[in-house]
Amino acid sequence: MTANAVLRAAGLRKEYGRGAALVRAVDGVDLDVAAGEAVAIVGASGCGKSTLLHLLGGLERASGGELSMAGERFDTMSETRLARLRRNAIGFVFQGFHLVDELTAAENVELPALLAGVSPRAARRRAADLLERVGLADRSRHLPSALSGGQRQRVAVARALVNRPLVVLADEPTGNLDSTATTDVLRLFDGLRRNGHTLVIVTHDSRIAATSDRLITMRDGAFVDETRLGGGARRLGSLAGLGG
Ligand SMILES: Nc1ncnc2c1ncn2[C@@H]1O[C@H](COP(=O)(O)OP(=O)(O)OP(=O)(O)O)[C@@H](O)[C@H]1O
Repeated sequence: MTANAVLRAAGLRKEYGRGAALVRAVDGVDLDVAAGEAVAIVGASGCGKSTLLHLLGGLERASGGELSMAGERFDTMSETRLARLRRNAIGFVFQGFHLVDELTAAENVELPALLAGVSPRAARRRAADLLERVGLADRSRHLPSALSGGQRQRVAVARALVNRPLVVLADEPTGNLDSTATTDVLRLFDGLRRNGHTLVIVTHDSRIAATSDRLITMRDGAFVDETRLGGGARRLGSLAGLGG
């Protein structure tokens, strides 16, 4: 048990289907994520990574086990409260970016802040700061279609941070990117880690270990291996000292 756990799962399960078609997508996961910790979860396709992340982010309800964020249990939480938690306390980054095509980079970043009740002026300021932080100050008026894949993902990371979430959850954040863009996005996550953000990143790309304090391997819905990296990026020279 971690005293200052932001996220805590115990015996967490998610099943789909029934009878012969039953799939145990997440099968008894125990996980404590401490404030400021970066956890990477790796595993082969279909091992349950996305399902686990959806449970941790309150996008899907668990079939069993316990899950809480900052001490608040998900299973007894109303849909309204869960929706507010998703909006205010969790930042999501997806493989496919999920940006709004009709909005500029800055507007995409501002949107979740506006939805959370932040004033337009403050939302604009936060978006400008974040786009600068991800190295895209000069692209803030561009539509997503005018940005590269790596730039789109950096906008998505800025958007995930705009409501100052307790935790950022990323699902295959480099899955759609070429190797240069992957390196850029990994640097960005490493910078977030070193700035004390709490991160859970699922991927089948073990290079994500470079952005992590702890690497967990998942197989058939369960955790099968766990390695403490003690600041992965400091061990992997190519990413050290980058991002911020
Ligand atoms: N909505 C669903 N209905 C039925 N089965 C599902 C559903 N979502 C996921 N599954 C099954 O649950 C298992 C875990 O899927 P999940 O998408 O979590 O794996 P993953 O590790 O994220 O895979 P990938 O790396 O390919 O994205 C798979 O066997 C999948 O077919």
